[in-house]
Amino acid sequence: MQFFDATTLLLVNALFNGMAALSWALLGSVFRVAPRASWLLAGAHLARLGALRCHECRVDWPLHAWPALPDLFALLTLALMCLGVRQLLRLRFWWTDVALIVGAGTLLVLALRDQPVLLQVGGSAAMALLALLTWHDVRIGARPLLRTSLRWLLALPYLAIAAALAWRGSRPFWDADSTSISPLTIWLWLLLSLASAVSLMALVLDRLVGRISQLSLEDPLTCALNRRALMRELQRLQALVQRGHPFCAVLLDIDHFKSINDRHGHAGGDAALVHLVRELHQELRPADVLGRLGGEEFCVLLPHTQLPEAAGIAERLRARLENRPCPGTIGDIALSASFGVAQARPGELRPEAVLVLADQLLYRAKSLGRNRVCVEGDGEREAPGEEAAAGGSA
Ligand SMILES: Nc1nc2c(ncn2[C@@H]2O[C@H](COP(=O)(O)OP(=O)(O)OP(=O)(O)O)[C@@H](O)[C@H]2O)c(=O)[nH]1
Repeated sequence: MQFFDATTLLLVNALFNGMAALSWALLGSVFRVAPRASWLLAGAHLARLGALRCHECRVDWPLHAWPALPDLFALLTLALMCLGVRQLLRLRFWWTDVALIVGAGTLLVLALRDQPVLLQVGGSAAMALLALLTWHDVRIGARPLLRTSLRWLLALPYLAIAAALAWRGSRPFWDADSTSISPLTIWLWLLLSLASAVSLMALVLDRLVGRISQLSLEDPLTCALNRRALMRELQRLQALVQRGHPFCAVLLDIDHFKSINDRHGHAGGDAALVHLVRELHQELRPADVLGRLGGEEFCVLLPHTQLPEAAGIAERLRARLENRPCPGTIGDIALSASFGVAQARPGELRPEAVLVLADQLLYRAKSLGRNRVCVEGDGEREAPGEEAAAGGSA
């Protein structure tokens, strides 16, 4: 049974690729979704149109190179698709490996243009390599949160394209009529194009979902974790305390922040908050968690940390803030903060109990003169007087 003749199928294929190119172009230019990736993928579908057109009108091409043109367009299609996927997945934008394969493939295809059988073998090999690269990129680049099985599923169409190209390249060895294109073959390519388009759309959706969930957990000004995300981390760490992994909470509040706003304006205050988060991150370990509780109050969660060590870290943070003023438009903005440090207890049912304790210690640090660290059970730590930072401005 035969569904449609080859010409009709080529037309359907061309229509599909034209629509796909238009969709990616709209996505990139109007909706600004992954614009660079979208343009590369729109280019890939346009190049595919070129490859199809060449099959259709071989007799019309006056160029000497016409036998090689379908393969050259197909090479371009796969190269643009590979680069588009890399861009979409925000992988390090390597293009040298793709350029090398395309360069070598182009030379091979042009050199073999008068030998259809060898042309088919060489062109297919270069294209299969590009499809394999894309398969590899999707597998390693898709969001780590995605289940492994889902990542494999999204990468599968590229493996299937590589397999189909290997089949095409091997045909001359076992099929006397290897250069002919049957409707079945065109069906196969149409299905593979559809499968890769679905996979690409799923990757775009995944990228959007990833961005939205990141925004829902992030403080928009400082990019530190927001209160909700911080509470989630707190719960996770409290669960680990029961299994013998201690953690400490450090609460800090900028001193006299109101006067920073008064003197440097709201924009100056905002810049000071961003500066504080940047400075704290420089001092913290990758596993430490920094979040903004609200206003000028922040919290650091220190996993696998006992109280004396946490007190030392808080003191380092305090000194760093004091010694590194924030550059402002009307002069440096001197910053200091008061700290409360407490350790989570095993068996505590309310994860926020450690925050309540740290908050009391922070309040104590404020009442003792600010710009100092107060540690649970230990009284406050020595710190320079607040005069250096009082007024918040140099
Ligand atoms: N620029 C800016 N200011 C903020 C933001 N959130 C809260 N504030 C301001 O921070 C100030 C906090 O002032 P207070 O609570 O009196 O605390 P303080 O002046 O730091 O005094 P102490 O904490 O007692 O040292 C208020 O004026 C708020 O308007 C913000 O996101 N940006």
